[in-house]
Order: sequence, then structure tokens, then C-alpha cells
Amino acid sequence: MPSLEDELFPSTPGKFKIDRGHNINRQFHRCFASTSTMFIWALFLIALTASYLSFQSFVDSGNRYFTASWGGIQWEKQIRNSAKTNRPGGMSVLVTGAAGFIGSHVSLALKKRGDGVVGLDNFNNYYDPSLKKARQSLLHSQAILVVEGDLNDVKLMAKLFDLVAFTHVMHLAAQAGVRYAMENPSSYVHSNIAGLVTLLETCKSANPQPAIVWASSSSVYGLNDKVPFSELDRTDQPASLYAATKKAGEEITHTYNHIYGLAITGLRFFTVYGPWGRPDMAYFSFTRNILQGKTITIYRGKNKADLARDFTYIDDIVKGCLGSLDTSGRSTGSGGKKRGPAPYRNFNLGNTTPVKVPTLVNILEKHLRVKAKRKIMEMPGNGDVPYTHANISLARREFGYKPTTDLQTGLKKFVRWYLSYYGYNRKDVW
Ligand SMILES: O=C(O)[C@H]1O[C@H](OP(=O)(O)OP(=O)(O)OC[C@H]2O[C@@H](n3ccc(=O)[nH]c3=O)[C@H](O)[C@@H]2O)[C@H](O)[C@@H](O)[C@H]1O
Repeated sequence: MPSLEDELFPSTPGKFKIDRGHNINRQFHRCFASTSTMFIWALFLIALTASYLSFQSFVDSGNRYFTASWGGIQWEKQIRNSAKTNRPGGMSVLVTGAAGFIGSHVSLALKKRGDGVVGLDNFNNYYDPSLKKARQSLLHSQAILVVEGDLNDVKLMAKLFDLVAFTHVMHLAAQAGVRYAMENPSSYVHSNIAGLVTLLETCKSANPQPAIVWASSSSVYGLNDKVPFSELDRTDQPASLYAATKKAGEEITHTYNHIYGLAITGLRFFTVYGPWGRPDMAYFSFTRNILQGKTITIYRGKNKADLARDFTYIDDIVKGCLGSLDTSGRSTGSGGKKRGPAPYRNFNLGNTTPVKVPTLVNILEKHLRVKAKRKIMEMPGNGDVPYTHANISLARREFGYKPTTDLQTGLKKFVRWYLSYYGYNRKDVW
């Protein structure tokens, strides 16, 4: 019996046998019969294609339905509750990247003082999402809802602003990491450029427009060698794609401030560390490897110079974030129309005392009571800069920013958290 494919697409000449011994009538009949057969098959094919397409669209919409973890009356109610303020003059803040390191700490601090907080996070797997889920649970225990969704989801963003008249946005969602940018460059464009623009588009159209405070980075100083880094120093020599996307963010936010009257503050964070931190960062991965008896690689700069960072403790950063929100000023536009000039600011948030990376390892060894196996290596040309050092006088003047935690104290708190979260002997820590 011929297959359907054979019937529809005869490929061998012998398959259509022409019977020359039959009369014209019969030929006509056969011809008619074969035409009608083809017609029926064509109809069948069309019907098959149509049903395939509608099935496909059903599957797609089903996927959308099942993967979207937002929507529904109950969800809307939770959003409104989470955004409710609990103090006179309190803020309603949308915190993006709320299941991230800085985002979770800032969310808790805002809630604690009576502000309303709605979190947003895409829970991507740049590092172990279970740590992000654990932070989400922590926030949930304090009545903070973290919506699972992406900044680039225009409908979700619009929906959040439909439900809540956010007074402020604390935008901390980003693709972080300096060296990973060489492995996955498009993730930086997706989050740090496209995601930022989607957020700004949503904010500019909102009525009222929120004020925005967002995470820039010390990395914008790039190859700048004037220390300490001041906001007036040049930032046009980024050393990594990560830095370039943060610098681009500063330019993009300036545009939205200029055209739409959005009040915008960029915070240049200097290597932030602490409990619930990011496993991709050196202090965190060193801790894990030291405990597991693995060798750690310590990079070194030109002429065997040690690298140094202005490591900044999370609690100090949180104070800087809240201070920025409190002094952000107001956006002047509404519904996409500017009504007057609005503040545009950039601040360094650092610790002001750079520490060499080998010294960081010494401190970890002390707190962990384990000797590190060190391998010293020339810094690969992958976006790293030799040192960072913040001048914080501007932030001090504007909102009294004054870091109080040195690296010894901060790492002690980190190690205590690390051991309580992962345990001492576990090999499968992230
Ligand atoms: O301030 C910022 O704007 C950035 O801070 C952070 O970047 P960095 O300052 O590079 O921190 P981090 O990776 O902890 O490396 C610290 C030091 O350890 C060295 N380092 C690193 C890894 C390693 O295996 N060995 C090593 O010597 C390394 O060479 C470096 O000297 C954030 O990750 C980034 O998202 C961004 O926010």
C-alpha cells in the first residue's frame, strides 16, 4: 500500500502508469478521478496544516500561561498588600533584582522602616537559583512579595505600574560579574541595556512617574588611574563589557532624565560583600574553596603588583541606597510628558580603604581557621582592573553616607553566615 507521502509526491515516473489502451471517456474519468483525489488530498493537507498551527498556538499560549508566574485576582491583591506603606509619608518601592544580594538586603531594610516593597526578579541561573529562592523566602517571611518575571516583559512591567502608584524604583536587577562578560556577552545586553530601557519606558509613561535609583558600578572608572576615584573623573575607558553596559546605563538614564523629567540617581557600588552574597565573587568562592581544600587562584597585576579593591560591606551599601531614595527628589513628568527639570545624580558608594586581594585571603584564613592553598597568577586580560578606591565626599555631603564596617569585621559576619547557611563540611555548596 502506498504511503501518504508517496501518493502526494510521486517521485518515480513509473508510479503514474498511463494506460494507453483505454478510450477517451475512460481517460477522462481517470483524469477526473485523479484530479478529485488530488483535490481531496489537498484539502486534507490544508486541514492538517491548519490543525497543526492551531495546536501549536494552543501549546504556545499554554506555555505562556504555565510559565508566567504572575496574574490573577489573588496575585493582584498580594501585590497591593506588599506595596502598602506602614508609616506616614512612606514610599512604595519597586525593587528589581529583589532576590539578588543587594536587592534582598535593601528590600528588608525598606520594609523594616515601614515602606511598601514589591520585588521583581527573573531568578536566572548565572549562579545557584536556590540561593535566590532562599532570599525570596526570607523576604516572604517579612510580607514582601517577589514577582518572578523579567524586566524585558513589557506587559508585566505595565501591569505592576497599573496596580501600584510606585513612588520609587530601586533598580538593582542586572547581569553582574566582570569576567563572565567574555563568556556570555549577550546576557549583559539583555539585562543591562534592553532591560534598563524597558524599565525606563515603563517609568516615563507612568502617572505619577516614580523617582529611580539604580545600580551603576565602580567599574565605569575602567582604566582611570587617578585615585581615589571621584565622580568627576573620566569614565570613557571601560575595561570590560560589563563596565561598558554600566557606563551606557549612565548615558541612557541621562537621556530619560533630560527628555521625560525622570528623577534619576546612579550608584557606583565598589565590590560589595557580606552575608547572603554572590557566589561568583572572589571572597565567596575563596571561602568555599578554602573550606573544600581546593586551590584558589589569586591574580596579580603588572610588575607583580597585588590587585586591590575598595571592598564595601553590605550594611553600608544599604544605608547608601536608602539615603539615595530619601533624597532622590521627584520626577516632574507624567504619562510620557516632561513638565520641568528633574534631578540627575551619580554617586560613589565605596569604603574608601582599598585592601589587597592576598590580605583578603589572610583574613578569610583567620576566620575560617583553615590555611588556603594559593596559586598566584598573572591577571588575565579579561576585564579586570588593578585597583579601585572610592572618593565618597559627594555622597557624604548629599545624604550623610559614612561607611563604618572594615573588611575584618565584615568578613567575620560573612563567614558566620556562610557556615550557618552551608555548614562546614558540605562539599556540594553551590
Ligand atoms: O565594584 C564593582 O563594580 C564590581 O565589583 C565586583 O567585581 P570585582 O571587583 O572584580 O570583584 P570580584 O570578582 O570579587 O574580584 C575581586 C578581586 O579578586 C580578584 N580575583 C577574583 C577571582 C579569582 O579567582 N581570583 C582573584 O584574584 C579579582 O581580580 C579582583 O581583583 C562585582 O563582581 C561586579 O559585579 C561589580 O559590581
